[in-house]
Amino acid sequence: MSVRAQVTDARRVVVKVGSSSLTTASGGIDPARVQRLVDVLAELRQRGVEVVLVSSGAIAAGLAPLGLKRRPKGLPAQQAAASVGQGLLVHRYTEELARHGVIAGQVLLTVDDVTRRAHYRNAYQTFAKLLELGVLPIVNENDTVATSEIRFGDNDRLAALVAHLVHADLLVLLSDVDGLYDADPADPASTLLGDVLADTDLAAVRIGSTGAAGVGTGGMQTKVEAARIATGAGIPVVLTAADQAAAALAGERVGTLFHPTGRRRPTRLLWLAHATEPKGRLLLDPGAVRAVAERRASLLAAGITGATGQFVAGDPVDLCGPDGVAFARGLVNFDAEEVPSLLGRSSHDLKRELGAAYEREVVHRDDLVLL
Ligand SMILES: Nc1ncnc2c1ncn2[C@@H]1O[C@H](COP(=O)(O)OP(=O)(O)O)[C@@H](O)[C@H]1O
Ligand SMILES: N[C@@H](CCC(=O)OP(=O)(O)O)C(=O)O
Repeated sequence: MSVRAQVTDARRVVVKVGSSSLTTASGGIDPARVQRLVDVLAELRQRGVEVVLVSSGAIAAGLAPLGLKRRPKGLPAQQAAASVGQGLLVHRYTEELARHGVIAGQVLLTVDDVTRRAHYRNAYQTFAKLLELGVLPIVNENDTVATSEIRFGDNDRLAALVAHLVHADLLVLLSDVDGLYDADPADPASTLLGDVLADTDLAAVRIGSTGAAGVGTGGMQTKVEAARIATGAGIPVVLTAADQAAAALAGERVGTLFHPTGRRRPTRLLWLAHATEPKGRLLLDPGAVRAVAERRASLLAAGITGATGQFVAGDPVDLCGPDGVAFARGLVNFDAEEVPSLLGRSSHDLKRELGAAYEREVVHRDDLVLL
């Protein structure tokens, strides 16, 4: 199937919309823009397509009620604005979707929800059930509780990871710009890229500052990163302006189409690679590097020569070779303070001296991803 046909024939679509496409010039949610977006989503639903919406805009929606003129700098103030704005935003969507007889559901995610195995399964099951019930899930980061260490930080990447989590066959990124340009679109000489077939097509692209409204966070950089995550996992991506969404979904040549470059990988590992901040580093000897990188084996204590950082069992850590360069990331099975007593010891010795609980892998291969 051609990639254009994959766009028009997609049965499950994740649509991400940025703050700049939902707000008025003076700030605050623009009901008319929400309505236009919902009309497009409802049309998709009428064609039998399952839709998940990743919507930014909580912080922007919270500014006016709090008497703020622009996005605050500090995290606590942003969290307060998101707390006020998220309810208003979802209320707007709920009302608009109801006009089309569609029920909205809210899903607020943190990084932990999708990287820890039990949480990940839970998130997947929640989406599956919502879609089965015909609900249109509206996803955002749980800004109000996310601390700087456990934030995705941008919804473009979140949308790419959600697309993979729900097994979507298309990701649509809607912005205030009609696609990816080879230079900042403020430059009149810049031209639109219709198709991105591979990473090499991105080499000459220059990315400028974020949009004029100043309400978006990541700018074009995070959209390109999100497109690379999704396409690397086999999901085509359309990047276009919110007011061209209907045309793009109908298969018209608008915006930028990023073609799939890779194949699907187990979902949780994609999150592990792209959504987590390592809490520490394990240094490996050359034999352990080979075992993990080439034979895809679990990491055993015998191959570890050192550890840094404050982590507890279940946290993400980077695995580094003797040169100190991280080559893999995994969820560690021990607390940082336990590791020194394990260094270089065989599983057999650890079991004999410390008990059967110490025979376990330091990082299990199912919880490991090569970077
Ligand atoms: N090479 C480029 N191609 C397209 N847009 C670019 C490029 N460089 C910078 N931009 C800017 O990125 C902006 C989109 O980012 P942002 O405002 O964060 O959007 P959103 O709120 O939709 O996430 C555009 O308005 C555009 O001005
Ligand atoms: N979670 C934040 C938005 C973060 C974000 O990525 O914003 P944007 O660049 O407008 O997509 C919010 O709802 O305000």
